[in-house]
Amino acid sequence: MKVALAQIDIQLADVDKNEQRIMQAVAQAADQEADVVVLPEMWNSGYALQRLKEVADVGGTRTKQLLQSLSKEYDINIVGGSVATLKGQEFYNTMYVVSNDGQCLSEYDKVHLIGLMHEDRYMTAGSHLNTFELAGTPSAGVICYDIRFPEWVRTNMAQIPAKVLYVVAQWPIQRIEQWQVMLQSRAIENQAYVVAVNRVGADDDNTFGGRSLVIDPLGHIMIKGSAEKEEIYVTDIDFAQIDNIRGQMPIFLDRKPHLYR
Ligand SMILES: NC(=O)CCC(=O)C(=O)O
Repeated sequence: MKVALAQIDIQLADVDKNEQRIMQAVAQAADQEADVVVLPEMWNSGYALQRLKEVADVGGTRTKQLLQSLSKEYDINIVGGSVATLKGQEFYNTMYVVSNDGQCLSEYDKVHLIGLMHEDRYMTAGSHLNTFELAGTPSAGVICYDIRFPEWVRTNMAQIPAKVLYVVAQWPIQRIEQWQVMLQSRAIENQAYVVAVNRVGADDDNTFGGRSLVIDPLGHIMIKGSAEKEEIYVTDIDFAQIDNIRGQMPIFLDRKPHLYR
């Protein structure tokens, strides 16, 4: 499976401009014959938390329509990063996953909202798992701060069990070493590929650190993006390695979830 990571910049609260950038990124990924393209967190608006009323996508309708039409036009599966949405009276940080025939396979609201970036003051946390079969592969997806909760990642991964963990982020540069170490750990402990996309660029509060990653199930780094540059990174993933590793050390069978609290 060929995956493309869209490490791009995001313009604060400029939904139209961000949509144009996403359209370009998906076209670039398709040009490189990717099966799956992964977008960053909150790509429609950035962390424009005080302007959510203006920028949030009502019911996610606009985003779903865009991703569904792009997936069909380019015959590509899309892990749609996340966007700010308004559902009922509440704002959410929502990931949509769309298959290459335009079906919306999953809708996930970020569960762990980061107080350090005031997200918890403005948005409502989700409470559902995020697992799906994408390009014939059992997969799971989480959003940024969610990776600090290995129990949440494991709960998702164990459900299928998933062979790929997709992570979408707006992760500041000053904690970028932690990003890499935690993602390597999530790959090793779940014996799965991690495909993680972080944005580059800055807003008024943070500079974001790029370093998008593809990590194999033994924790080796296959792709490591630049810290600053926009780029579409593409690599091939071979799932035979997972079957070998899980065959030798069947951690999903050896778990004792009844003892874990
Ligand atoms: N957007 C985020 O959730 C940022 C997470 C982060 O910076 C951290 O966990 O550190």
